[in-house]
Amino acid sequence: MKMRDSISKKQECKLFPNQRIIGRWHRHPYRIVRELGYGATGTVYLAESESGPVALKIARDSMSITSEVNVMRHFSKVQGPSLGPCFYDVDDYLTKDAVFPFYVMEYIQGESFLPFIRDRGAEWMGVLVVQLLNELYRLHQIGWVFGDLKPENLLVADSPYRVRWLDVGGMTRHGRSIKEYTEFFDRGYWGLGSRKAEPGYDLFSVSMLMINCAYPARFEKNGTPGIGHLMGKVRQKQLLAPYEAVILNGFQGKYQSALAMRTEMLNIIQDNSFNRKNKMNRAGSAKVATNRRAYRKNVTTAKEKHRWTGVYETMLIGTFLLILYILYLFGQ
Ligand SMILES: Nc1ncnc2c1ncn2[C@@H]1O[C@H](COP(=O)(O)OP(=O)(O)OP(=O)(O)O)[C@@H](O)[C@H]1O
Repeated sequence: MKMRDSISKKQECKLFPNQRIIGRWHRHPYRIVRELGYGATGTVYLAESESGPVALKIARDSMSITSEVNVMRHFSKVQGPSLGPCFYDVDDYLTKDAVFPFYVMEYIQGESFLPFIRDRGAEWMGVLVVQLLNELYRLHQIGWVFGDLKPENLLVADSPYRVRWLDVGGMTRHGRSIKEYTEFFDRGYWGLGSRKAEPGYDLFSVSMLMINCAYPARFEKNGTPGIGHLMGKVRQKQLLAPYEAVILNGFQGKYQSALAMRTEMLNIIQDNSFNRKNKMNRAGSAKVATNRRAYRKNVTTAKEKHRWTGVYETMLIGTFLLILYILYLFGQ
């Protein structure tokens, strides 16, 4: 089992832009474009293959990526289109002094999860979590648990916006001990459950994922683990207010499945947008009423003005006629 909060890793095989590497066994050539990131097991590069861009992960030792390769192969066979990257190739890269195993997968072009929500608006959190729960449900149905669910392992791909997951290293079969986890998202760390792989483990992490959207810098346990501390944090953030009940149920393992959590999230999103629409309609009606009042006032003022103008005109004509009459009398 690996705990994933603090990764300090010496890069054992550094590849450079434009470097060409050829697999020792399958002889597929790849041209390195740039580094995408690195984790505990290896470094991931964007590379150009014979059939387009790919993500190439090169490892320190074969053991570390064997399990990732096995999981990716498994999902390529059983799952059809999934949130994870498709698996393409596994091979060794031979240098003068060493052999580095690597594997090649679909390059997922997208934005990081937290910055996406920060830049596009809070309502995206609900939408992306609903998508994620849908895919988690499919994963759980075939007997697997994601395990190391966190924003770093998610990307939001473009047109249409769709959440995808990256790191399959934490995927664990139901009933086993979670393979990899990150403290903040781990119910064991918060004293709220075991590290046994079951759907509830991932759903707890989904609740923490929402909290992470409101607390991008995360926070620590503060000595007293427990639901009170976490829910206190939830109540301090406006972003989380509509989802408070769902987050709590996720913590307490109340959902039978990811689908049940998804349904509740969807209801909240729909209610929220309905309320927002109503509010907008109410604001619209208030505006219409204000306009009507202003219109009436204008009409009344105009009428008053008109009346006074009439009186003034009558008096003027009357005076004029009177002067004419006096002149006539003088003439006589
Ligand atoms: N298929 C992919 N498409 C696009 N980017 C990717 C892909 N796979 C990984 N990345 C990028 O590379 C980074 C590192 O990936 P990696 O899987 O090594 O991360 P990790 O989960 O921290 O690693 P590890 O499992 O080795 O500890 C990711 O955070 C992501 O930005």
